[in-house]
Amino acid sequence: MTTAVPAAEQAAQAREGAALVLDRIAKTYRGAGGGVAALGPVDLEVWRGEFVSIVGPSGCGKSTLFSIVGGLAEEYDGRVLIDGRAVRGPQREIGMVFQEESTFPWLSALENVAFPLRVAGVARAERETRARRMLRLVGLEGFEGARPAKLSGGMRQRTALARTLIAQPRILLMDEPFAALDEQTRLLLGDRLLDVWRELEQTTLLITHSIAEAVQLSDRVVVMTFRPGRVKRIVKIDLPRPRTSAILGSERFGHFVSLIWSELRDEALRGLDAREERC
Ligand SMILES: Nc1ncnc2c1ncn2[C@@H]1O[C@H](COP(=O)(O)OP(=O)(O)OP(=O)(O)O)[C@@H](O)[C@H]1O
Repeated sequence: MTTAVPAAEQAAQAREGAALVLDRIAKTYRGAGGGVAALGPVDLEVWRGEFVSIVGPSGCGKSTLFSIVGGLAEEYDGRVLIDGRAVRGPQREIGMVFQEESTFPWLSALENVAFPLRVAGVARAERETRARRMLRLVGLEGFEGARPAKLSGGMRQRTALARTLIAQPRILLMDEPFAALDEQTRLLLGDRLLDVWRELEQTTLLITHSIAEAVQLSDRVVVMTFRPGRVKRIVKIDLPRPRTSAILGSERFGHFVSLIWSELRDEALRGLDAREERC
């Protein structure tokens, strides 16, 4: 005799099988003037090998969410689960790429990328081989010996990406990694990121302001509300893969961008009003 498993239980089991689960994540900043409910509660699953982007207006708690998932925030409600295991604090399984420049200026590109392996005590020959491979993957072959000052902003961010990926994180977490770069460079770096994602089948969670970037790259786009940031809608992007930035000209791409903007517009207006009230 077979026993039917209730649908809710099946859903819960499937959820536990996700690479990353955000379970009722919420954050209130407390200060002398009272509390600011910044985020949540947020529920989200990211499946193995999936590329998910989070877009939201300024002030919806994107950076707060990034710091919670990355284990940098100390006080928050809810749970972060990696492969079904509840975690708190920094985890080896999560590799982070930040908005800010994070290369070491005194090291070459190769030494920058090999750095995590050096810390882990990996022998020099092996770490150099692996660092060369990573630099090739992000399109920086030939720049192994260059110091960051000799590289463009986009090249430095690719070096930072390679350095994160060399540690083979189960989940790649990125906070506006291309924010400081011009639009054209961003689009081309998006293409490069997609190549890397495909090659490594890397589970990825990207936080971005850019709707076009989110649509170009993602399997699903999570649209957040203004403060406290909650999931307003999840849009499945069923554009064909492999994708490149050439897809920006397609009608379907335009459809997704306008769909997401129609969800986001009211939230962005609320954010704008809140900022003007403060001024
Ligand atoms: N240390 C803090 N104390 C009090 N409030 C804070 C603190 N940090 C953030 N906030 C508030 O929490 C909300 C979410 O902030 P957060 O920086 O996470 O948003 P964001 O979406 O990343 O914004 P942006 O896109 O502008 O960087 C904001 O309204 C902000 O004013």
